[in-house]
Amino acid sequence: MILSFGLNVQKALLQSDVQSKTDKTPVTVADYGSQALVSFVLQQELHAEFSLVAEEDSKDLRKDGAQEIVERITKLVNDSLTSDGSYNVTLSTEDVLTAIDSGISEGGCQGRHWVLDPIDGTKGFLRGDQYAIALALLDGGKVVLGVLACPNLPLTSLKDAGQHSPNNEVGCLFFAEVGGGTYMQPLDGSSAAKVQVSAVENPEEASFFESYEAAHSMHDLSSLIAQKLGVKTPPVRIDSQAKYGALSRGDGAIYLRFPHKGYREKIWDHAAGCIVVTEAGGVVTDAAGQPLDFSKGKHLDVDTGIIVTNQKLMPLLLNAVKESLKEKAPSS
Ligand SMILES: Nc1ncnc2c1ncn2[C@@H]1O[C@H](COP(=O)(O)O)[C@@H](OP(=O)(O)O)[C@H]1O
Ligand SMILES: [Mg+2]
Ligand SMILES: [Mg+2]
Ligand SMILES: [Mg+2]
Repeated sequence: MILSFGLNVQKALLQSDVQSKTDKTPVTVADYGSQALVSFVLQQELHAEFSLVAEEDSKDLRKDGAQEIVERITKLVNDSLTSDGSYNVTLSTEDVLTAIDSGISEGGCQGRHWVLDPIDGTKGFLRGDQYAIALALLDGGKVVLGVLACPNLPLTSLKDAGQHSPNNEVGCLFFAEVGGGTYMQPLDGSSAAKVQVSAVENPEEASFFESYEAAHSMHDLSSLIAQKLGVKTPPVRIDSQAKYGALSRGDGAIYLRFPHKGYREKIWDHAAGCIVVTEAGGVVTDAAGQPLDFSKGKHLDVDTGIIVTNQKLMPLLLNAVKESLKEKAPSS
């Protein structure tokens, strides 16, 4: 339901459906609608109070002049509920605003918290490119469950067919539970299969992922790291946690993310992707080789950046990162 919601909205997005947040990043009716739907489904299925650390909230939607966009979100949410048919309800605008905020919390190291990025890669979504819907569950500060829906990701490897599979079949759902491995299921409902990260040991044969947006990650730094490793192929630049999904099935062997100075990573941008990759045999650390700590609230305090690869390549990658950071550091 939530996946077809995103795809339908992506195809028919209006200019008025896109807003700018206070941090100047875009948010669309799809981000709000997806959050309302996921929250609504959690509420219906869990039959209990839950804690949700999610990217969006209803603050801007409750301001004067936002009535029109709230009505549009409500219509999209109701259209999606109707076409899915699992829940026989029609939500009011107030129900939608309440759903967007339900369970809202800062997370932390105690108890269980759901973590949601309702549309990850909003800029990719707006371009018609990759995006993901990312939901994870934290228990005692650790990610124990992750689901990553990538409606525009080809079913076949990006390695084999560029960004498009021969018959253009797209739509992948990745899911992982701690200790249970990672599975990928086509969104057409056919059966799920276990996936594994690339077993490549020679960095010359590895390809790497990074953000499409140069504003989100320093492309010059990743290029230096790749050069030091001896990586031969050019970077594969795609939006969102689809990078984690693609890496978990071995489309590429490395993901490099180095935000510009001052940016603080958020847990919803990495929680689902992190377990999807680690359960597929990969390793996710910061630039100092430390695992990501999801127990500190909504922020992830990482040293310099985030790097992902398989266990064999990690020591080489960490060395290349260390050397590159030293080289790039302004001399004192
Ligand atoms: N200046 C910045 N540096 C790094 N990441 C940023 C950023 N501004 C926004 N982001 C984050 O980058 C995410 C997208 O990552 P990617 O570049 O891999 O597609 C965004 O998620 P949303 O699209 O959910 O807001 C947002 O959280
Ligand atoms: Mg955003
Ligand atoms: Mg995001
Ligand atoms: Mg988002």
